[in-house]
Amino acid sequence: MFMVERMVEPIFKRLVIIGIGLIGSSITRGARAYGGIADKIVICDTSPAALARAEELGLGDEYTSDPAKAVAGADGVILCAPVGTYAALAQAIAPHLAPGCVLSDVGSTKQSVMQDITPFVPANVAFVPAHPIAGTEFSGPDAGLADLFRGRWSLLTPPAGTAEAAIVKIETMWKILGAQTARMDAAHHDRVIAIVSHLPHLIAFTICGTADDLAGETRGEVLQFAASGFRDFTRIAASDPVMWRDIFLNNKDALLEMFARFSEDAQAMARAVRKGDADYIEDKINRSRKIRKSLIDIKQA
Ligand SMILES: NC(=O)c1ccc[n+]([C@@H]2O[C@H](COP(=O)([O-])OP(=O)(O)OC[C@H]3O[C@@H](n4cnc5c(N)ncnc54)[C@H](O)[C@@H]3O)[C@@H](O)[C@H]2O)c1
Ligand SMILES: O=C(O)C(=O)C[C@]1(C(=O)O)C=C[C@@H](O)C=C1
Repeated sequence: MFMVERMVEPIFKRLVIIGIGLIGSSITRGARAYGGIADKIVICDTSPAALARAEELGLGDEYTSDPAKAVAGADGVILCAPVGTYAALAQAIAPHLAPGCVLSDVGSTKQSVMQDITPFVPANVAFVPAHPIAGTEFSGPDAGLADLFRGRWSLLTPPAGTAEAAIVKIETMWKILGAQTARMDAAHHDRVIAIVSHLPHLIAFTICGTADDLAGETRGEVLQFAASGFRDFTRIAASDPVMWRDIFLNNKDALLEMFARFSEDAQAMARAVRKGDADYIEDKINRSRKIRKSLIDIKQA
């Protein structure tokens, strides 16, 4: 389905992954499994435990906690740390980026990432922001999967004027990892992802908190009687707090806009329940079932 013309030479000679968690380690695992992405992979992480574990797992060829040292001589750099770290990381690596290097990221917000990184990008370096729409609730170097991105999307938001060859390198990398790519405007990305990813996480964190706030004996019952409905929310709510804190704070406007729309619709549903408006309730649930069915159909296509 995702045919990629394999290049004789890998895309990058020296590829640096900064942040070797779920996403960073999935890229390195995929790069190893499928080939054609990098001759040498350099792993950089500020957590000594993550770095040591990455080395134990053999996820790269070189390991360092110093981002400036990591990027020296690299022709590809991908930021895979939480988005709240990107401004400081960009500032730290900028003077050490080699001419012709392609700088990318995997951050879940795109306007903030571009605002944070662009001012530091040297004129002879191309910046190609990307966001793979794939993940799990797990974090860290052990959580990565070579096929995490297979059959998923990676959304690219290159600033106007970005060299086409640099964009194609990042697109080719994602295609080798099994993803489909699309280019879009960062503001559009942030609104779309706010409704399909950020708001669902906000709701999941909130519903778990609300259930947990319930008094003593009920609290026990919540856990005792939690079947798949509540459990589905807890899977999402088990995601990394630092990553999600940064996402919420860095996609504030779009998230609050989607939350306001959601609140209106939730109020309308609550009013229908109060008034006994059976048709309204049934109609909304039917619409939701159709959405679920269309997602399953897309996955199976
Ligand atoms: N988890 C997902 O479902 C998912 C999906 C798509 C994109 N993303 C994005 O990918 C990025 C990473 O997410 P993840 O799930 O892999 O997180 P993770 O928590 O699994 O890994 C993040 C890693 O970054 C390291 N790190 C933190 N600050 C650093 C710094 N200043 N310099 C170097 N390393 C640093 C941490 O030690 C950790 O090893 C985030 O920006 C997130 O928004 C996540
Ligand atoms: O599958 C999950 O557990 C995820 O939360 C993955 C998910 C999503 O919401 O779909 C989370 C954040 C990302 O930026 C992209 C994907």
